[in-house]
Amino acid sequence: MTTTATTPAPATADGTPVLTATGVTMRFGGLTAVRDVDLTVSAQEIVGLIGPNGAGKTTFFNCLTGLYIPTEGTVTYRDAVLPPKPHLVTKAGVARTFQNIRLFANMTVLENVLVGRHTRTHEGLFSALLRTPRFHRAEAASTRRAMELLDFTGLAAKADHLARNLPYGEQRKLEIARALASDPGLLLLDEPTAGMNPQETRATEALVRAIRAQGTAVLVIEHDMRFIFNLCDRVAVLVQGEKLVEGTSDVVQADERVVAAYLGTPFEGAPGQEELAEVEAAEAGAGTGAGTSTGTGTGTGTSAAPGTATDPGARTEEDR
Ligand SMILES: Nc1ncnc2c1ncn2[C@@H]1O[C@H](COP(=O)(O)OP(=O)(O)OP(=O)(O)O)[C@@H](O)[C@H]1O
Repeated sequence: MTTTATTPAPATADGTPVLTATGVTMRFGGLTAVRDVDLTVSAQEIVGLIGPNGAGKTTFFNCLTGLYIPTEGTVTYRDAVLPPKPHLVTKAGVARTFQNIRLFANMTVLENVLVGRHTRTHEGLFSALLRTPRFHRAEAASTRRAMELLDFTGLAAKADHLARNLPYGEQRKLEIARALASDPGLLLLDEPTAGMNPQETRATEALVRAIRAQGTAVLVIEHDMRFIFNLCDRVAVLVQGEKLVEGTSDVVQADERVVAAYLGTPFEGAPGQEELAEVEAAEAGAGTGAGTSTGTGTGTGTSAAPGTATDPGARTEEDR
């Protein structure tokens, strides 16, 4: 089966939370990259996480997947607190891809997926060294599952190619196949369409729907607004580390604070506004000739604003 060509009937989210992040805060020294963020993802739901460059999206992902230990807050998956170690988070059922592709470049496409399978295999070193029948059976089962996933992602014909020889868009798909190899209940995708052409982007949209149809919930960071608003059941917007808005695509697109945040124009209650006002007041009071600060601090203006730049070509290219 190649899912990139067809879109299966969508499964509907059943409302049971799989991921619950509560009050997640991440500080790096004096910088608060994520501040008191709550987010839930329900079974078979596709949730988008958007925000201007530097809003804290990847940092939040890192807090969910054990790469960072949040300064404050808790993250649970199916009611169990996630351990602060990435491989244990994967084992618990949460898999992810990275903004900067992290494949084993000199291994084959199939081998890359087999590596992703290791959290689900139980063969010990002894069994592997002696090449016992049990080991061979487990190895054959892993290879079968890996080939199924390559078929699912449209990469089966390239199973024996070296990962580094794949075109960029297919490397991104391979990252997804490898993440799926751990049989996750929740998949986190960090900019899955970065560097893709519009056709590849549409195929990725179909692939994410197919992943959901197979029972996996998805939380996705993406700068391509058309992708996000077409795909997601719910979208949360981070600005300066804080969750500004959360709702359906229609609600988020219609919210003028979101557009303002992307464009860097001031709006009432914008995260960082109070701090900025305090700094400006202090500078004015000190007679330093304040007035040099003209921005809102709410965005860099380099990301596509929702509703204004839906062309996938308008996304940032930093990840290429
Ligand atoms: N390890 C770190 N140490 C210090 N500061 C960090 C670290 N990681 C991220 N930051 C800072 O935290 C803020 C949020 O960064 P983050 O990469 O999470 O944003 P983002 O929303 O994912 O941005 P982009 O869309 O550009 O990928 C930025 O100011 C960044 O410089």
